Amino acid sequence: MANFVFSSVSKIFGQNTSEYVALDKVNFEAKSGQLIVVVGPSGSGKTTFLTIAGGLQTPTSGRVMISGQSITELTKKAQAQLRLEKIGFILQSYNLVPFLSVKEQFTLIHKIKKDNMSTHELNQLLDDLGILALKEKYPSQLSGGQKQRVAIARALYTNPEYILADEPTAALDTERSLEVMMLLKKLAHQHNKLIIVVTHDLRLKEMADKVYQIIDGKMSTLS
Ligand SMILES: Nc1ncnc2c1ncn2[C@@H]1O[C@H](COP(=O)(O)OP(=O)(O)OP(=O)(O)O)[C@@H](O)[C@H]1O
Repeated sequence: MANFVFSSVSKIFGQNTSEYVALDKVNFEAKSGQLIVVVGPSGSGKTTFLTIAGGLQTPTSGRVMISGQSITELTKKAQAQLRLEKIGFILQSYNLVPFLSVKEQFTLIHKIKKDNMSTHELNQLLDDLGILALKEKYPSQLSGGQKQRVAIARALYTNPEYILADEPTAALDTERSLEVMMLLKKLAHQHNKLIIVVTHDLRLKEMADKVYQIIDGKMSTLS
């Protein structure tokens, strides 16, 4: 059974003459154990797709099912609970809390949700991402690539079933990008996660189990 199902999902911004169709009757299905890459040029609708998939935005029409639940029919509170329990987001803005050290970014999550990685597992992950030595640093002391890797670690820390990543390698060099994609692929295959990466970087296609393309809000299968 598919874990993520989009049925004819559209998102229209604006009204009347200034209407903009950011997603146009998108149909999409994905199940756990896969690394999905969605490619498309700037402005094609990738972030809109990802944020609707995670219930951060509501579609104008159509239905989004996650784990058999129609998220559009859930209350805001139930949506937030579903996100907290099941979804890890890696967003372009990183969303790190500026006045907390790297270590404290994780402590904060632990206050909200238990059942996360152990300290040993977290240290291993930070080491794999090459940021273990940065645990006491604050976001303003980190480079873009380091912040991006902290954001990746934070998304994985809660052991979510689903990981939704918006340009997760944008601030990384080629070698690091490859390492991050390998890590995501390993998580999908060995830990049965569903990972959806949206990107304009066509090189990431090679790492995917399945590739989709979005152009002008229309989604199609590439491979
Ligand atoms: N809140 C909004 N109000 C109006 N238009 C929006 C809004 N959000 C997105 N759009 C428009 O919808 C289209 C798709 O945007 P989206 O951010 O999904 O594209 P994208 O493929 O992620 O682009 P990028 O790669 O540059 O991040 C764009 O033309 C954008 O201007």
